[in-house]
Amino acid sequence: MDKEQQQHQQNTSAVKRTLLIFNCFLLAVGNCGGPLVMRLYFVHGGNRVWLSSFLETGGWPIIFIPLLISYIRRRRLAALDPSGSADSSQIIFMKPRLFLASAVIGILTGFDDYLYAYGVARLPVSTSALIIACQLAFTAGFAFLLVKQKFTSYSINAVVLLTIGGAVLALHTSGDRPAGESNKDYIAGFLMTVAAAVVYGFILPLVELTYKKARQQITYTLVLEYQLIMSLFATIVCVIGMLINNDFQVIPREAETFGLGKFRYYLVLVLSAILWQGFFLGAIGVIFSSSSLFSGIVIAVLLPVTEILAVIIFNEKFQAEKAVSLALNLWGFVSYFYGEIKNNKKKKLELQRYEETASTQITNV
Ligand SMILES: Nc1ncnc2[nH]cnc12
Repeated sequence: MDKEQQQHQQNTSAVKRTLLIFNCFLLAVGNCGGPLVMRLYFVHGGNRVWLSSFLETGGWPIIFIPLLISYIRRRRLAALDPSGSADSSQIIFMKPRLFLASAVIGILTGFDDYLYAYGVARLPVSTSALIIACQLAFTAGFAFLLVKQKFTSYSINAVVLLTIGGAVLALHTSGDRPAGESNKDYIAGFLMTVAAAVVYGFILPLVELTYKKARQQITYTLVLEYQLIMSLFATIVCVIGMLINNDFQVIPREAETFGLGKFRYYLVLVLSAILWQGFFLGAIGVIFSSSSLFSGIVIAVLLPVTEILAVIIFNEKFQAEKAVSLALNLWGFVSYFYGEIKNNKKKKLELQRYEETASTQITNV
């Protein structure tokens, strides 16, 4: 490898690392803020589940902002270097194959949104967060089946610790049923959240698979287009649900009687839509920069943070289990990272050795 190639490779991996950090940040903000704001809506008098599902993906028009910035940047680069890549002034990169994949995944996401919102409507945030922790086990299983994810002892350790970290929280949920809620409703909420964890645990590796089978180069602009199409189709599913349930007629009435007032009702809806865009874009962005398994790990690691925020915002109790869960999650995360760093070092060493052998062979010839 010559110096120029080496420099190019270093630049590419620096960009990927920056994008990974940025998407982890988006995922963190969405994963912690999304459930809390959604619960805020239900706690203060909101009760439309399809509306809440809609808010999970309905904020897709904001994706036009980074897409526009990316387009302007490309145009500017093209103007500076007219002989550069022909792609620069292209508006849409997505080809029909990837469009179809993102549309299908979007429809699946729309139903998953409903399952998830149904759970948040009936369970305390702490309970739904702990159920979602088992999502990682499904993500790992489906990643193994769909994208042949390789596991090391460190990543297996991380999956086990993070899943147990979630399960530990289950020890304190018996007294968690909100006042006035029937046992039947509570169980329905529980089962719907488990179903959401299975479906989203399947969606993450499925996105990774579609990136791999896209037959076109995946760039971050393409990830943004993917997010836009996926959210658009999920929103269509939710709008149909809202129309069937007359949610649109109920919104103004609900706003009038909302516990925090009319202005804050609409603020909660808008904030919810923005935060959830962060969650979904962060999730598929992390898959782009790393893998669906890592995306699942970031989601699981952040669950105790959501728990702690729920303690602060909704005055839910901070039980010892939450601290234990947090410690287990951090341990799992450190284990995963340690394994990754070790693995990368090993790969670099192998590449170096390979290059040295290749160059000695050339010299000998
Ligand atoms: N629709 C959803 N939103 C957020 N987290 C989820 N986990 C599983 N489904 C989810």
